[in-house]
Amino acid sequence: MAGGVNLEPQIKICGLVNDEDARLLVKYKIQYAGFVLFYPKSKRCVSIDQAREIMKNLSPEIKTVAVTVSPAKSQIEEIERAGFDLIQIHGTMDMEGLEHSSIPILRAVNVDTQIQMEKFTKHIEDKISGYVFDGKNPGNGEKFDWALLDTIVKHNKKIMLAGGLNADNVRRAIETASPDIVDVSSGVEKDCGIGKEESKIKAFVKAVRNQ
Ligand SMILES: O=C(O)c1ccccc1N[C@@H]1O[C@H](COP(=O)(O)O)[C@@H](O)[C@H]1O
Repeated sequence: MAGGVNLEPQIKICGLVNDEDARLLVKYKIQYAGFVLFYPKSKRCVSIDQAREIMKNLSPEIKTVAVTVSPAKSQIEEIERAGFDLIQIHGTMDMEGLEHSSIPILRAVNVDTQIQMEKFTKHIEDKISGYVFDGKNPGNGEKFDWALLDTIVKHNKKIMLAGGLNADNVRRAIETASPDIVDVSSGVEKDCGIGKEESKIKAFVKAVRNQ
């Protein structure tokens, strides 16, 4: 959290693949919806057109996040044109593409044993609305040592905690790292691995909101 303890963070559910997933986000008043784009290695990858169709089921107050890995300039432009609220960038940042874009960035930091924060020009830094701290391999449900977040300077940016969160560990994660937003994908997925499971979302929300 930007300067303080946040015991009831907002929630992002990532990797939506169908209309039913989106309707569950509305039902449980989730604040952020993530769509994995341009990354065919992921089982959650959808096309921009599919994402736009799924988004029709969301309510307007839910922020949409285009989740990408090393997106090219043309992909950043496509994401902006499609009207996503934020772009989450894992891997490398195409500075030229980002220089010319106005979409706020969530910079993903895939954490192994330590957190090394990058330095950006002021122009890019100003576009970064937050950092997503995730396990080493994105979308693999891998945790990292949440206490490492104590080692970084937070500079008024949103702190999003991701990587292997689920209903059983999210409260401990919140108490350890005090994020502004908790981000989950695998931990609320159906056992078959495709689409989100209502009972897991319900339990996750209950744990986050301490209900
Ligand atoms: O979900 C994916 O397949 C994915 C692919 C490429 C980049 C990011 C991806 N997911 C992100 O991973 C974290 C947490 O996921 P999990 O809960 O550990 O499964 C989240 O930020 C997703 O946006």
